[in-house]
Amino acid sequence: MSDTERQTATEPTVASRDDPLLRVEGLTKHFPNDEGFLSWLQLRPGDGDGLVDLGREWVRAVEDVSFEIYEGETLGLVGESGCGKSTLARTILQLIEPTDGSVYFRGEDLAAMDGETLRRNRRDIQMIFQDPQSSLDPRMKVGKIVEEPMRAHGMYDESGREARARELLSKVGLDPQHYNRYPHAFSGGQRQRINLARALSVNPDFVVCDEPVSALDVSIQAQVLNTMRELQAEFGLTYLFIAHDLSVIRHISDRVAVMYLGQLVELAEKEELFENPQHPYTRALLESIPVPDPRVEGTRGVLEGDVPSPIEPPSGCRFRTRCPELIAPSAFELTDEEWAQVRQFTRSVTRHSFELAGANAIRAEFFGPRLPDGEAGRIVSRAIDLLVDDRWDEAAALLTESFTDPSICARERPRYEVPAEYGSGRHVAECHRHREDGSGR
Ligand SMILES: Nc1ncnc2c1ncn2[C@@H]1O[C@H](COP(=O)(O)OP(=O)(O)OP(=O)(O)O)[C@@H](O)[C@H]1O
Repeated sequence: MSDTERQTATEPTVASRDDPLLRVEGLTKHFPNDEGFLSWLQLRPGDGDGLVDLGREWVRAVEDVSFEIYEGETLGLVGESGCGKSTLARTILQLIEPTDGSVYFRGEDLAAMDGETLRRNRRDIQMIFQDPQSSLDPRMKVGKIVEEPMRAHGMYDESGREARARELLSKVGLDPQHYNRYPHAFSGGQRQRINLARALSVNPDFVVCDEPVSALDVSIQAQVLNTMRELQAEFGLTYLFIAHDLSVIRHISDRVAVMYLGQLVELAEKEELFENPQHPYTRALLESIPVPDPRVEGTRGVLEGDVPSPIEPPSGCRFRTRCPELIAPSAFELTDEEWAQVRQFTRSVTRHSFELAGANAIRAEFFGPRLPDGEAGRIVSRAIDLLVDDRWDEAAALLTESFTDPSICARERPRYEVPAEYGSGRHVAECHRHREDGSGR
């Protein structure tokens, strides 16, 4: 990449040279894993007032996440269930205390604010949740629900609040005459509109939307998303928009961040991310979008294996245990085909995913007519001997130690910025495949 290209690639996307509205730096959240007898045993009363941590287990829900959001944009955050999206959102909002890292809102560290300053800033930062049903008090009339945050922040007098609530109901596409109705009289989509009106009542600058349309019928989703877009333009809002559904993310976002097992693996402008994805996980996610053609059934490209536990995430790149593009250790000189065979064999042995047969049959099934040359072939041969003796775990350990652990993917966390093909924004792809064409971050 030339200097000019690199310079362009590091510039922000929207509101280009302005300072970000929100800057998240190295944000980390670990929860104690207190489920079960073992973790109870691992805690003992200490000398002081607390408990001594004797090897307590931690759920590493969010790990060293950094990104920026610029005024007026929507950053979409996408990832599978359990990857840490909600925890990230709640930690940003200081609803839960970060284990490490900082969140700067308009350049000020939210964690360092005293109670009153944080309270004032909270007015500027609102959140809407997935379930519009449970977040609305069924005993309160809709008008009062919308007025509640204004009352909490001492905004307007009674009649001023009512006038604003009615105006907001109309802005979000509801009938202001319904001010005196109760939430149960509204459909799911309408209830989410009530939530929107409530969030906007205190005139925030930044709204964190945690799966706001996931509980709605697909036909309603687009309408609510369009309203959110219109409100964004009218009120100058900035959104962090969380969803597990890529088509929703595509509809609403300007830039997209992809999360996997507590970390961001890719971040780019929307078009760049969808047209030129550079992380194998993003590519797998994109390939698993249901194809909108009734003649094509089901989904494609579903990933192999399960997401590892966030209690013991893989070293290096967290996606490497499922990655179809794991990089071969430099000690071996393998062709691409041989490395693909070794990887497939290692995965299958680790997962016990085939029936045991004789050595020749195993060899033929995974390697065809001949094993790789040299040391790699000798290791594979030893592993096959162990399998023939039904020593699966030893074979798996040998293959993992020889082929997986020495891979750069297992040793270092990847941090690369790659040249963007679409638009002029930064494109971050945390994959070691880019160690030559990308610039380190
Ligand atoms: N209070 C908690 N204590 C322990 N573990 C937690 C806690 N909250 C979340 N986790 C764990 O942290 C990980 C991330 O959870 P989180 O809810 O943030 O993911 P998510 O991507 O928002 O998923 P979903 O879309 O299903 O809500 C999960 O493994 C979850 O079990």
